[in-house]
Amino acid sequence: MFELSVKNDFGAAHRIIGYPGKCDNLHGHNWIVEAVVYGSKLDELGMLIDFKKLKGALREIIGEFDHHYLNELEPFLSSNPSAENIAAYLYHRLSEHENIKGKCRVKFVKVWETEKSAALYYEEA
Ligand SMILES: Nc1nc2c(c(=O)[nH]1)N=C([C@H](O)[C@H](O)COP(=O)(O)OP(=O)(O)OP(=O)(O)O)CN2
Ligand SMILES: [Zn+2]
Repeated sequence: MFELSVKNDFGAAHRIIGYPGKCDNLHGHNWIVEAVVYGSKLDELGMLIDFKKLKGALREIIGEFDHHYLNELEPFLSSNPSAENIAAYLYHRLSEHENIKGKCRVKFVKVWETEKSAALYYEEA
């Protein structure tokens, strides 16, 4: 089995609505996102998936978040943009992305909200 990992980041604003403290206020983070995929079949170039394609898929999806107010975006209209919910959303979007589907599977997505705090989402294989 092979595992590949890519990282990228985005800056955005959010609120954790109902949070009993300052995180209910509008504020921002530079979120760092790591996506790990796995699979056993290499292509004729000896690659599970070209890093360029994996990075491209992640860049495309988190580009929808960059410099936005996350609470106003469709994925977070009915659930807070917590690190957990962001990680789960990115996991599902990446799993369905044309660059990835059929080539490898997403193992997990990890989202750092600060350098000290991160949430990781995965599903049973
Ligand atoms: N499990 C989670 N807990 C919290 C989340 C989250 O997404 N998942 N989010 C927040 C807020 O977004 C908050 O902005 C977190 O910021 P943070 O820098 O951690 O808060 P502090 O600056 O107060 O950190 P300290 O190091 O404790 O000063 C909150 N919780
Ligand atoms: Zn926050």
